[in-house]
Amino acid sequence: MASITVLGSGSWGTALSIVLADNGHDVLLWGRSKKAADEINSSHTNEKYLPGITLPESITATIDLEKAVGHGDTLLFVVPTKAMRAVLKEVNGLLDRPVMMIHASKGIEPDTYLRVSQIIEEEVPAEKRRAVVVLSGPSHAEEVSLRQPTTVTSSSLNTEAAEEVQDLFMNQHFRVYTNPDLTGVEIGGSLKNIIAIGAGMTSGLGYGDNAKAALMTRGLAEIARLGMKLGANPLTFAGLSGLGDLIVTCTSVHSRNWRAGNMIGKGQSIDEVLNEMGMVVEGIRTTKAAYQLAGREEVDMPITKGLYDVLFNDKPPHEAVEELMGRVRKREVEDLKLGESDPLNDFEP
Ligand SMILES: NC(=O)C1=CN([C@@H]2O[C@H](COP(=O)(O)OP(=O)(O)OC[C@H]3O[C@@H](n4cnc5c(N)ncnc54)[C@H](O)[C@@H]3O)[C@@H](O)[C@H]2O)C=CC1
Ligand SMILES: O=C(CO)COP(=O)(O)O
Repeated sequence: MASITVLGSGSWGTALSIVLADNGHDVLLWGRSKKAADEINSSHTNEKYLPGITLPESITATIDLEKAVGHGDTLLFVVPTKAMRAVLKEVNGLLDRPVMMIHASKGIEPDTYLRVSQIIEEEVPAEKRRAVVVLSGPSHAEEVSLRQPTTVTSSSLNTEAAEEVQDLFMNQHFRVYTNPDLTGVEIGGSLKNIIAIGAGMTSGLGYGDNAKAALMTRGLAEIARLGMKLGANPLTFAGLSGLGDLIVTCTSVHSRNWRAGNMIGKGQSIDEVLNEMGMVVEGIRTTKAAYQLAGREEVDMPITKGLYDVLFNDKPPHEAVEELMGRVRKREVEDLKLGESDPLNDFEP
């Protein structure tokens, strides 16, 4: 059994700690809040983020980062993407040996356009990381903590490391697949949050299932278009970290991104929405990053652009929908192709 430190004691870090503890691993959960750590250690609950859930007693919590980094040979990062770089810098300062680095966060960093695995590689030198692995897929913390059936993907450029992580997490309720397409897995998991905000927004505007299906389908097309330009395997976008996560985030009552979009569609400002949610809504920052990245890569992403205008340029949501619907006519499948390349055969992990 492994000794694993989980960095980030919000809903997802806590839920993944339950999976790891159920599998017999020695889990230490690090977070910034002393109150939350005390509650986890004494009552075995994390009421703010997973109300009503009793955690396995073997999970212990700390706010001492030095102790957390010294605990095990595997570090699982689950802080919001906005906090990732700062946490990594601190961890790197305390790390004196190579460890397995896993992350389960979803987002792209604005201005640098980096995926989380790339931020890890920038902040932690190669001699201190055995491998970098991402865990991603359709998985709301609320359901994982109830041990409801869930499937996710473990992805790394290092196949053995992806399989090692698969074995760490896999159990009767939590099924893990592997996929060598790190770029595709991270792009799919991050950009679906943009589309989920859009799906929530259309519901907030009073539109029905036709609009939601349109957004999900054409949203996946533009995610795949950008992903392929960055070297991803197009088939990844039909998998758990692509279509699977898009479905769960655009249709679940648990989705923070969907709920945020719904409130914006009903006329609330972004600041009001974020105050009311009290939880991370990754899709907002990722909309900015994806909009910038699409510009750099010269990839057409009309839904992302429409949402960028709503979120950052005060465009009324109904005007963004009217603009999307009023664009010039298109062919549906051809615009997924990229010039002379053959997306189904050109992928190399
Ligand atoms: N909640 C879910 O079901 C899932 C979440 N994720 C991803 O996991 C990541 C974390 O999300 P959640 O746990 O849901 O967020 P959350 O909103 O439930 O909790 C965020 C946690 O991060 C902490 N935090 C915020 N800033 C920090 C900083 N600067 N340093 C250290 N800790 C900080 C907060 O105190 C809190 O404990 C996100 O990227 C999210 O997209 C991925 C899959 C499922
Ligand atoms: O990534 C998620 C589910 O797989 C979580 O989505 P939300 O952040 O929208 O709740």
